Amino acid sequence: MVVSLSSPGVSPMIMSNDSFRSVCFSRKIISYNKQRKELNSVICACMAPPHNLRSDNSFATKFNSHLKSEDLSRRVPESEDDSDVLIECRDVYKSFGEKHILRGVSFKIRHGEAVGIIGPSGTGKSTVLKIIAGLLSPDKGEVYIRGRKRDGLISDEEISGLRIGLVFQSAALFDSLTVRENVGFLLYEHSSMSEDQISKLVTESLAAVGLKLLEQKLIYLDSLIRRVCPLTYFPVFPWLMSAHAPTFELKCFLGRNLILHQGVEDRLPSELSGGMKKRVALARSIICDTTKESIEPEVLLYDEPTAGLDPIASTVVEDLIRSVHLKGKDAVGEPGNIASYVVVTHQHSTIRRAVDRLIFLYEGKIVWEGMTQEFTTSTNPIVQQFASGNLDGPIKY
Ligand SMILES: Nc1ncnc2c1ncn2[C@@H]1O[C@H](COP(=O)(O)OP(=O)(O)OP(=O)(O)O)[C@@H](O)[C@H]1O
Repeated sequence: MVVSLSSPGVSPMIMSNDSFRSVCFSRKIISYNKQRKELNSVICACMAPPHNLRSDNSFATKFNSHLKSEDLSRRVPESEDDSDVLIECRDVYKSFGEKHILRGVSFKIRHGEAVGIIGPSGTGKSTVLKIIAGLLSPDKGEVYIRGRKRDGLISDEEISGLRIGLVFQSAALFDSLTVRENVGFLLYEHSSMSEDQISKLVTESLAAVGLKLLEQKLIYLDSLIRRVCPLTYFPVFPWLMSAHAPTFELKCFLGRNLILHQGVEDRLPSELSGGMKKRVALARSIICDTTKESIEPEVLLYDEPTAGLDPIASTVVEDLIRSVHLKGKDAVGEPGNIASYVVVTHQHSTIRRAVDRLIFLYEGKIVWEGMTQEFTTSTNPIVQQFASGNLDGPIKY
C-alpha cells in the first residue's frame, strides 16, 4: 500500500533543502473543491518505501551492532528474533552544512512498540523522524524497512509493505482547505475512491479522534431547537448553556455550533483550536484507502504532538495516540492496523502517558535507552538533568 499520509503540509525548512528532491511534491488542481478554485496549487508530500523492498529479513537478523555503542549507558535487552523489526536505523549520520547533527544513531522499532525519542532541543530528534519517514536521507548509515535497505528517499511512485505516516509538530494543515479536504487529501489526490466513499472515511477518521460524534449531536440539537422554537432561539441559548452544558468544553462546542451551525468537517483550520488541529492532523494520518486489498501494518511518527497544548488538551491527544494504536478498530469499526508509533516529545506527561520505551538523544548520539518507568530513576547524569530540569549538569545551554 502506498503512502504514508503524513501531514501533507511540508514545512518551508524541509522544502528548501535540496535533499528532498526525491520526495513527491505533487502540484495538482484540486478539482474536488470547486468552491476554492483559487487554491489550484498545493503541495503534498506522499511517501512510501521503495518497490525493491522485499520481505527478506536477512539484513535485520544480521544486525546487532547498535548495542556496541560506547555511548549507550543503559542497554535494553534485545530479542534474538528480529522478525518483528519494522524499522531500523543503523549507524546513521546526518549533517547540515558544518553542523553535524546525527553521529552514529542506531535503533530498532519493533511491531507493537510505542517508542518515545527525547532529548534536549536541537539534538536531532525531528531529523531522526524525517529520516525514518524518508523525507531526509542519511549521509552515512542505513535505514531498513522490514529488513530491507531503503535506498534514497521515499517517493509516492514506490510501494512497499509498510505505511509510514508523519504527523508534523505544527499539524501542517492546508489553511484554505476544509477539515474534510485536509483529512481526505491523499485519497482525493491519489485514490480512485468516489467522493462519497472518501467522505465516509473522513467521518470515520474524525470519529476515531473524537471529533465527529460530538459535533454531530450538537448540530442535531441545533437544528432541533431552530425547528421547535425559531423565535425564541436566542433566549433558549443562554438557558441551554447553563442547564444542559455541564462542562466548559461542551459549552464552547455548543456556543460555536449554535451560532455557526456548521460541522467540523466544513470548517477551515483557522476556525479550530490548537487541540482540534492536532486531532485533525491525527485523523489525516490514520485514514487510508480501503479499496486496496492488502492491509499493511503502519507506523505513525509524531513530532511533538502535544507541544503548545494545555495539560488537559495534552492528555486528550496522548490518549488518542494510545487509542488509535491499541483499539482503532473500536473507533472506526474496522481492524486497526497501526502497528507501532514513535513520538518525539519534550513533555513529561506525554512521556509517561503515551510511550512505553524511550530513546534519549544527546549531541547526535543515543546516550540512554530504557522503559518509561526507568526514566526518572536513571543514574545517567544526562538523563537525570533532563528529567529534573536542573541547570547544573552535563547538558549546557
Ligand atoms: N533542513 C535543515 N537545514 C539546515 N539545518 C537543519 C535542517 N533541519 C534541521 N536542521 C538543524 O539541525 C538541528 C537539529 O534539528 P532538529 O529539528 O532535528 O532538532 P530537535 O532535537 O528536533 O529540536 P527541537 O527539540 O528543538 O525540536 C537544528 O540545529 C536545526 O537547525
